[in-house]
Amino acid sequence: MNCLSPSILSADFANLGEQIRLLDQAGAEYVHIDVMDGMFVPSISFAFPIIRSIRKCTDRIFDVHLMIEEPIRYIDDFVDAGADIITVHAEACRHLDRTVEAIREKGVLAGVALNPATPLETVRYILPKVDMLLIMTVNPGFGGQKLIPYTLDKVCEARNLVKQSGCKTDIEVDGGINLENVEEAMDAGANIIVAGSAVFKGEIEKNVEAFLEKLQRQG
Ligand SMILES: O=C(CO)[C@H](O)[C@H](O)COP(=O)(O)O
Repeated sequence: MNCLSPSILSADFANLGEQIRLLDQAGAEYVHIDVMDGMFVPSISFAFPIIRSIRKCTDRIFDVHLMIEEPIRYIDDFVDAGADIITVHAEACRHLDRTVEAIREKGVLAGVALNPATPLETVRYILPKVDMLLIMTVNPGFGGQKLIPYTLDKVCEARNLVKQSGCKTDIEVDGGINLENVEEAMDAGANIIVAGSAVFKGEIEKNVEAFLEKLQRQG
């Protein structure tokens, strides 16, 4: 199934609760929560208090993307704060298998993210344990960047790998996705679509509806 996961990195934090409610009312299935530590990526975003407070605004799936070094240290805290899916970067984990197991043991879904230049081969053996593979379509760290075209080739290869392996892993794309290129990303094989600026710039409800129309048409 195709789903939209709006990234709150581009939200207006003065009105965050209200904006989450608008996403919810417009039918966005997920809320994408970008956590950045200033080490794995240059930016620092937010963490537990924000997640805990927006958890009260919606029952939608909290898709928590950890752009932090050694995320295994904080899995329990993110689950307690309200995460439903926790995605860690393969590049940020010394022991990726142990980290994925730690997420699964907490009873939430496990995702693994790959930066644009990281080979898909990195996840070949762990794929059966992974609920969602996040192919970064920009270098992580900032919203509002342009999609790097070669990353869509990786999405295509990822879709083939998932098919060959017989796994049911979702494929998520994140970075520079907008209403003009979302169909190309889905054609390549993505089924969970992260969009930040393309959702939060302008009228949130209208933008979500326009994305959902495209997602459903291709679903
Ligand atoms: O996590 C990210 C960068 O680290 C994402 O790329 C970002 O949240 C999505 O924003 P946009 O749709 O504006 O590219």
